[in-house]
Amino acid sequence: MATTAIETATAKLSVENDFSKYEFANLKPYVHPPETKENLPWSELVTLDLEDYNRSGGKERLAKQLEHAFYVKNFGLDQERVDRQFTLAKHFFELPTSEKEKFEIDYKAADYNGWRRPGRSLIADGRDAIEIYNIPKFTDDFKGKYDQPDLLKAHLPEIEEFQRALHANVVLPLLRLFAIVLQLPDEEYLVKQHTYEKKSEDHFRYMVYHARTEEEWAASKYGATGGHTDLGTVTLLFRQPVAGLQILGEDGNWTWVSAQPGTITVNLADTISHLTGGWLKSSVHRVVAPPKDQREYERTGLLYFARPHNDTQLLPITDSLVLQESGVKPRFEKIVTMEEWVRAKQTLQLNPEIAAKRWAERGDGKVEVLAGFHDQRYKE
Ligand SMILES: O=C(O)CCC(=O)C(=O)O
Ligand SMILES: [Fe+2]
Repeated sequence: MATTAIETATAKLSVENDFSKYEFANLKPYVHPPETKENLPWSELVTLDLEDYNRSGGKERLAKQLEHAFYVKNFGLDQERVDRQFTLAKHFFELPTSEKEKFEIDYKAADYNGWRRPGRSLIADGRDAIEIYNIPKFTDDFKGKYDQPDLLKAHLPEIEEFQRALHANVVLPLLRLFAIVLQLPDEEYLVKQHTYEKKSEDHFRYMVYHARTEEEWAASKYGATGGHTDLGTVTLLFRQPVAGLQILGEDGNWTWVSAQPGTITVNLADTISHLTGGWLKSSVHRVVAPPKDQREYERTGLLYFARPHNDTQLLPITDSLVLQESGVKPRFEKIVTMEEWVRAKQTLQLNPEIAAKRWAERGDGKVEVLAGFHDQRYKE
C-alpha cells in the first residue's frame, strides 16, 4: 500500500516525540465482543446506502427513507480505520485515573471536551459506570485549548482525518437530504450552518460502559429510566455489538438497535427539531443493561455529535414550503442561539446535583431546559 499523508505525519510525530510505543503495531488491537444469541425485540430501522447519493435521483430516493433513526452504510471509512479508533478508545480508558484526570472536563463551565469520570450521569438512578472522552473539532477555535495524552497525541492526524471524514461523508450529505424533505430552495441551506471550519460544538467521542454487577444494575433500574434525546443536529453511533441501545417507537414501545455490519446508526437530535419547529423529531433513546450473555463485556463506543454554528438562531426555517404548510412555531419564548442551547442542556447533563434540583422544581417529570422549552422523563 502507498504511504498516505496521514501515515507520513504520524511517523514524523513518532520520531520527534518518541511515541513509538503508541504506534498501532505496539498497541493491542481492540476485539469486538461476540453478538448476543438472545432473541430480542429488534428495531426495524432502514439502511440508507450512501453510495446511492451521487447516482442520478439518488438523493431523492434516500430522502424518502429518512426517519428519526436509521442506519447508513458505505460512508467511505473502512472497518480497519474504524477499528483503529476503537483501539485508541480502549487504550485511552485503560490509562490510570491519575493520567486521565489531567484531561478532566470542566463540569461547572458545562464544557464537555475532555474526560468525564464515571458516576456523573443524570440519566440513570444510582451511579453510572460510564466514562467519556470528547474531542473537539480540529479548527483554530479549539487549537491549544485542550491537551491530549501522548497516546492520542501520537494519532492526532488520523483522529482529525476520521472526524473530518464523518462530517464530510455523513453529516453534510444527510443535511442535503433534510433540505430536500423540507423542500428548501437552497439544498445547501443546512450545510451552510454546519461548516467544519466555523465555530461549533461538534465533537468526536470515545465512550465505555463498564460491566456491572447484578446489584449495580438493579440499583439503576437496568437503565430503564435513561430515556433522552441528544441535543445536536444528528448523532452518529458506530456499530455496537454489545446490545444496549434502545429506541422509543411511536407506539410507545422500546426496541433494541442491532449491530448491522458496516453501518453507523444515526439519531436525529433536538437541534434539527428546533430548526423545523418540531416537524422533524428527535430520536428518544436509552442504553439499558445488555442481555445476560453480554453482561460481562465492556461496551466501548465511538460517536460523533454534529451541531450547527454557535451563532445559529434556533428558529424554524422560514423558506420551507413544508414547514409553512404545517404551521410550525418557534419552540422557545425568546430567540435562543445554539451556543446558549448547548450550555443549558450540558449544564444539566454534566452536573447531577444541579440537574436533580432543577428536575424537582416542577415535580411533574419535566425540566425547563431553556426559555420555555422542556425535556421530559420517559416512562420505563
Ligand atoms: O452508547 C450508546 O449506544 C448511546 C449513547 C447515548 O445515547 C449518548 O451518549 O447520548
Ligand atoms: Fe444519546
